[in-house]
Amino acid sequence: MEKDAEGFYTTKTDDATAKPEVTESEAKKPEVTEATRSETSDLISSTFEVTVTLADQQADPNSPLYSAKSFEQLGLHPDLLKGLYALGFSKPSKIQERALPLLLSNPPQNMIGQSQSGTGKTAAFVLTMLTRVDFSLNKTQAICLAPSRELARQIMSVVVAMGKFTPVQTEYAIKDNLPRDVTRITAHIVVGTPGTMTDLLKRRVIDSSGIKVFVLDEADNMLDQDGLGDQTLRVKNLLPRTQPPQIILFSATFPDHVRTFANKFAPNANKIELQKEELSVEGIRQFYMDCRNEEHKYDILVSLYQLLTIGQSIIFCQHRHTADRISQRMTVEGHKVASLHGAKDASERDAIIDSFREGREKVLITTNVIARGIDILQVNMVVNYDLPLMNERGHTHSNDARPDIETYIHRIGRTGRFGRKGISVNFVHDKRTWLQMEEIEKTLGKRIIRIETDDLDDMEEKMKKALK
Ligand SMILES: Nc1ncnc2c1ncn2[C@@H]1O[C@H](COP(=O)(O)OP(=O)(O)OP(=O)(O)O)[C@@H](O)[C@H]1O
Repeated sequence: MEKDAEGFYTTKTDDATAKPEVTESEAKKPEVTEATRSETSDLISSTFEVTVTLADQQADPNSPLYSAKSFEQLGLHPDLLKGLYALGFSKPSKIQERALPLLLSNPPQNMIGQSQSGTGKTAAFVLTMLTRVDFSLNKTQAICLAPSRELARQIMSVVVAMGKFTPVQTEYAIKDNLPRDVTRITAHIVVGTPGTMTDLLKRRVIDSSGIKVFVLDEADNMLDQDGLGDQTLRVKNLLPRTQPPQIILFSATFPDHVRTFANKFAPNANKIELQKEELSVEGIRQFYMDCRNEEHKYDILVSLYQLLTIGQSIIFCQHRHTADRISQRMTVEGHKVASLHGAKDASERDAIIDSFREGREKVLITTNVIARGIDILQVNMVVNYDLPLMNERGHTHSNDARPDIETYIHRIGRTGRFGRKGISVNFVHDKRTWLQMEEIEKTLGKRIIRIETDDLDDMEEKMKKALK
């Protein structure tokens, strides 16, 4: 395995190199003048500005957003270049630059790709699906699985946007989205969650014979035996064996116990790996507040409300009922918050996340259901009301009260997207939670800074500095 100058470990299974077809594209490249974006708060302090300097980030060779190449050099079809430029993407990020040549080379090769949260993994696999599909065939040719309906819907929006100048047809494999008696899906690309995808493949609603690409986003979660591993394996077993599809696994985290399974699941894969100390994004400042007890946690959250609404915030709780209870209490006390978790029905979940995405609510109280993948650029604060624990993973109900480091990385990664700044705040309230946080701090090798619970000015000051 080789480590390159920019800190990625890349393992190629053979000399699969890019064949950059530099096509004369009529695609218009956006001028790189949009370098600076400002998001200004309307509450607490009108002088509080969050400045994002995308172009500068790309100029820093150590940034995961840095790339020496252009999208044209990656050999993408002109129609896809048009889609990218319409989205305002001017240059690939580091993971896109690294992964796309390997993903698009022929014969197709499997990929296990790792890159920090918010660095553009979605575009890498979406562009691969769109490149490999033959639009003249009315057959499903690429499927993509994600751990939540919210993420599946988000991925689909990227497929549709990047495929805007192609005739791509798409369909969802998520609960309550298709009529129960549907007999045939011929969409080129199907995006969904594993349960519904299994059902559609088993009933042969989707003809698996033409599937050339099989993507797992949040792959470590999708393959984890404590998570969705069994269901994902079921999907794979329903795919053709004689001509297996190209298998593409992406995540910001690949803990060792999953990596072994990932290697079996996607044999002979090209690999792009991060080192342990690079797992979390530099732009996210981490804080903690030492609360006296559970009730004090609630009081502190309420006292933070104005700060939470400067941009948008996501509050993570351990249990659904905690999310509901907090949001009900805060609503009764006159604060505008939304709550989202897996016990709500499908249409309600869609409405809640869409409304939050549009900025109608500034504070979303939730569980691990949206800890991964959700990309809402205005989110500049994440609160771990409860720290994530191993015993909440998937369907296991063990007594394992160790912190769930991967989920922590994904949770705080809901902020600080693509070079933006963000902050995370952990609530600790006793020795046990304090030790759990200490373990997170040690494992990630990043300092978690104390903020006094009775000094909101201190909090505001630190926030301003962190988001500058
Ligand atoms: N080349 C690019 N130029 C500009 N913006 C980009 C580029 N690539 C991705 N983005 C934007 O960066 C944001 C984060 O991308 P994405 O959601 O794919 O991250 P990710 O790596 O999948 O993160 P996570 O691990 O949290 O799922 C998105 O808003 C996306 O539109």
